[in-house]
Amino acid sequence: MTKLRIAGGQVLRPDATVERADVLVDSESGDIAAVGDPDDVPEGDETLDAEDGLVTPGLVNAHTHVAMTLLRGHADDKELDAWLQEDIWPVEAELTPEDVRAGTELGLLEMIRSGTTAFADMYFHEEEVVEAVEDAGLRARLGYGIVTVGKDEAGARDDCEQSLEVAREFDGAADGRVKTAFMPHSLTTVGEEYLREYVATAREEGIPLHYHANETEDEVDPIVEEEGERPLEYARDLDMTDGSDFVAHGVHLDGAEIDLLAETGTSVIHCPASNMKLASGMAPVQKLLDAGVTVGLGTDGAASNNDLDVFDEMRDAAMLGKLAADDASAVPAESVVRMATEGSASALGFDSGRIEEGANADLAVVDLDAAHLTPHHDLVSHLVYAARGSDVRHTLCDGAVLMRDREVLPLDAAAVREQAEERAAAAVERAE
Ligand SMILES: N[C@@H](CCSC[C@H]1O[C@@H](n2cnc3c(=O)[nH]cnc32)[C@H](O)[C@@H]1O)C(=O)O
Ligand SMILES: [Zn+2]
Repeated sequence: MTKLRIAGGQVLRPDATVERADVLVDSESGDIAAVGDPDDVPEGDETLDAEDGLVTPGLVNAHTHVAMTLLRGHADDKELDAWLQEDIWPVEAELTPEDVRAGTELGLLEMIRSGTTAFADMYFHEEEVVEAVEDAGLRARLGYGIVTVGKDEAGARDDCEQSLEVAREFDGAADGRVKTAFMPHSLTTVGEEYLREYVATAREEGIPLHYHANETEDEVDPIVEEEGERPLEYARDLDMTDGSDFVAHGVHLDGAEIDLLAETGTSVIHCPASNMKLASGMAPVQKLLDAGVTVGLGTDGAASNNDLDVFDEMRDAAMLGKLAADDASAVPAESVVRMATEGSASALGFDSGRIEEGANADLAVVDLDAAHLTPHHDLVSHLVYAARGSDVRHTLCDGAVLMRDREVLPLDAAAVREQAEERAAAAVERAE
């Protein structure tokens, strides 16, 4: 049995305290074997240096479209509907499985280099995402995104069937690091008749759901007009608010919808950067937390962010949370760290996001030896307000080292970037 000792650093514990401790990782089971005072932690077979560092749970990006890295900077400064229809969807229509593979690998490289160890992906050609995740060593809950608007009956059914197939086929792949979900794109881009029929099937088979909800006002109003109820009430009527389900955005929510999320245990993935960039609005994050809703954090796709750095996202979540609540004490650093770790992990159904014996050994070591992280009054504050993804020294997932001293081990960074660069340029050219 190989045991890896992460030695010499400070460790962020689940109660948000920081203590001088070593962490022993069981590389075979992929779990944390011990954590505590260096004198009490058993010797390891190997050591990973965490001196001048803070060991944190690996960050969890709970809503993204990974291969959209190919569209980073392709179209900016537009609101959601026009941006999707005029700029994004035409290029996505050109993406081949090989393109999605290249964009996914680029995204995984970026995630490993910024301390992210798990994510949720909604996209297409998901078999490529599964293989990329298997090779790169990360953890993911992924699914095929369904859009039925603008499609005929056969096309719409085909999309729904594909999403079910992907969820069935890949659940448990990559030694259990891959889990799946049924993923209707949103409550307005998938027709009610399809939601009714296929959600019931997903429910029977115990498959969780992930979808965009209440992202913009333009998405809320038509549902209120047609259904006479709020989007999440409509979702509940369609059996889409189970405790295993997680929705992205939740920007425009009323009090009854917040209560509904809390009662049903449906998680919300907050995507502050995307919500600001597309001017979608400010999510009522402090209200969600106060109501007891599980809130996770996501970057959304790289084209509306424009990176996959969850450190940036934490800072944005804290800042925007205060503006939204008109209260500087709202969404404090500790809440934000919880969102990016335990909150996101719990939304995705992974036993990650906390440094404790028995939990998944999904970890990051943040280098504190930097001008912008000096002095060390409060390291939780630093994680949210001052640190960046490039401060991460080592990244581990499932007990395996994915980045050591900033060198990514499972991927050839130069080759990945070159492939992505070429394929992105060619796809945009084909679309034009
Ligand atoms: N099967 C569908 C693809 C759906 S994947 C999920 C989709 O979400 C889109 N997307 C990315 N960011 C956002 C967002 O912020 N809101 C809504 N959709 C988004 C993304 O471009 C992608 O097309 C099809 O063939 O069109
Ligand atoms: Zn999205």
